[in-house]
Amino acid sequence: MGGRPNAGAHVLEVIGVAEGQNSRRDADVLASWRRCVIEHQLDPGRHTGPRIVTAQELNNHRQDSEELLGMARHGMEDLYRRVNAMGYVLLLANAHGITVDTIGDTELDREVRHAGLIAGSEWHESNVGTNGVGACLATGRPITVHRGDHFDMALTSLSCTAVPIHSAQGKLVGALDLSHLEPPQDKMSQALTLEVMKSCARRIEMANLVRCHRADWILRLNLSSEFLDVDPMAALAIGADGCIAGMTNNALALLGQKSSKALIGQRFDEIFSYDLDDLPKLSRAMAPVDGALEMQSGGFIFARSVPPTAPPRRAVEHAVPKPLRAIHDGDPAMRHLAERAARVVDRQISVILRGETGTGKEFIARAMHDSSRRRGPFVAINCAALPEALIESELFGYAPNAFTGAHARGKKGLIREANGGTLFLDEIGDMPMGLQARLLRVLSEREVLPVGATKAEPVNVRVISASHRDLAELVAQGQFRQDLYYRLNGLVLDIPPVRARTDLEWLIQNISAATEGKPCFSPQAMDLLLSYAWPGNVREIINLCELAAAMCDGASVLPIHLPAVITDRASSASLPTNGTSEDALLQFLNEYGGNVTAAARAAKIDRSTFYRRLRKSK
Ligand SMILES: Nc1ncnc2c1ncn2[C@@H]1O[C@H](COP(=O)(O)OP(=O)(O)OP(=O)(O)O)[C@@H](O)[C@H]1O
Repeated sequence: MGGRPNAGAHVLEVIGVAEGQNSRRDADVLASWRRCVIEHQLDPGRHTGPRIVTAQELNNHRQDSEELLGMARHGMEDLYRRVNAMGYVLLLANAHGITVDTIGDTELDREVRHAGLIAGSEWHESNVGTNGVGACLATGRPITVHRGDHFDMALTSLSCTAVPIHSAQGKLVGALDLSHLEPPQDKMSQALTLEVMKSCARRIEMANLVRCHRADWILRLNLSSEFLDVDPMAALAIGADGCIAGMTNNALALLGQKSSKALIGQRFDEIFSYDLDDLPKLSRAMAPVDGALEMQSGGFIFARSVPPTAPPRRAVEHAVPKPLRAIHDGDPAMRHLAERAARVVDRQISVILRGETGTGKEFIARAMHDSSRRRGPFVAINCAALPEALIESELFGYAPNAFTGAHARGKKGLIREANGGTLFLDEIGDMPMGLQARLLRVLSEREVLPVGATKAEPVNVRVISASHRDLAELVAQGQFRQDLYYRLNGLVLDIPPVRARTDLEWLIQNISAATEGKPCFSPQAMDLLLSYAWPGNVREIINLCELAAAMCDGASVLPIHLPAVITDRASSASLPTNGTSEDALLQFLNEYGGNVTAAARAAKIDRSTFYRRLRKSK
């Protein structure tokens, strides 16, 4: 069998690498070893193989991975036909590293089971150390982990080649792995396997893009014209609004784009020097010769367009402009908010944003402004922070020499500063009654009368207001003018607190990436952050990221780097576990406003179990 590495030598090599020594192994393998020792604190002498989840857990994972399974099954069967009887097992793992599907040689059943290459095996690096699926999911890159590259001694007879699978929105949804039970010693023997796997993942993503985007134009791309029709390197889906609506992952590298977030939503003509209306000219029907498309960044690429096969979608998702799409990563309440906001950005409908402090009211108001066609500035006014004596002149401006101490040339005032743009009135509930009447006049008459002036000046502003107080209640108490309330109360958008958001991890990672020092949270630290209630919302996440960057000196952020308010709550054992009563689950559900995903996360049980137990309690 060519011999496994000796356990002692293996441990010494791994420890040496973790301490910074060089090795001839591939850089991605070495980086994974370091993660396993430093971040995941795994023992390089381990000899345990992967954990196998329970049948119930596997069922839940399969249910959650329906899209991935649908995407990959056909490609897997096709691939397995090509390698059948060569001692290979094909695994499909979801983004958590759980094997949700396998195709294997039934004659090798005993060996396959022994190696743990079965449905339900868990391959996340933090669980079993360096392996094909785990390293591929950690980096998003294809990899071969050959024999002694594995971290766990129990796996060092295998060779595993894994490739990432991305959704049409560019999200890493899983990994496809081809494991050889008795590979030759030389890692080069797997080079062809790696290429075959890459092309399989490419074709899976391509088929999925076409399936998900029947109503869009598909643009197949290649660096040469020869294989454009049969095996393009990448493809884009282009929506009726002229924006990129979907992609295969290779499109990023091919078009020199950094991330799917940057590419999806970009206008076609921002990437290519080509008129969108001319897209049909690149189709096979119109041009038997493949077209070279000039890119805005310089250079050319070969492209073939394929017309939509279904009528245009009526869904608003792709009509949501990019700045509003960028405020969330799929949280249902935030997506709904973005879709509703998108409908009014270019209308004169007033908007009220409601949400706890720090939920991002001003941030969303700015995203609405950036999504609109308004070319004037975005001007934010905090009505609670302006001293009452100044608020009038600050808002409405004043005429030259209007009063003692006034500037000889007068003052424009913030409302006129916002002309042609957006006026964001934060904490509108705190505006003094006297000024409310004057603001109402601005909104009704579309003109401002500066202090001491005799003639009103026309203004064209779109008003977005925000309040953490209930304006209707203030009206009932006589503290807020009813007529102004009706004028402001066009569309009310409720921003969820971050503890109720299902995209909390994305939000934290987004903010940490924008923080100086870019703190990187270990899985344990991230678990604590995800179960914390964040009373200060996004502002508190920003502060935490700054603190974490200062505490960890560029290394991974571990639980000990986090403030006690976060670690104590999580360790206080007040959180329900699987043994928690159904009442406590209901309590969580109420606390999170009916959001099951957020409630299940807080209760530390998976969503399907949460549903199941709630159903049982009825
Ligand atoms: N989705 C987001 N991504 C990154 N940063 C965000 C996001 N939402 C809000 N922020 C940042 O969080 C901070 C607080 O946001 P913002 O001031 O908009 O909240 P707010 O609800 O208006 O707060 P307050 O109620 O105190 O006025 C700001 O620094 C803002 O830039």
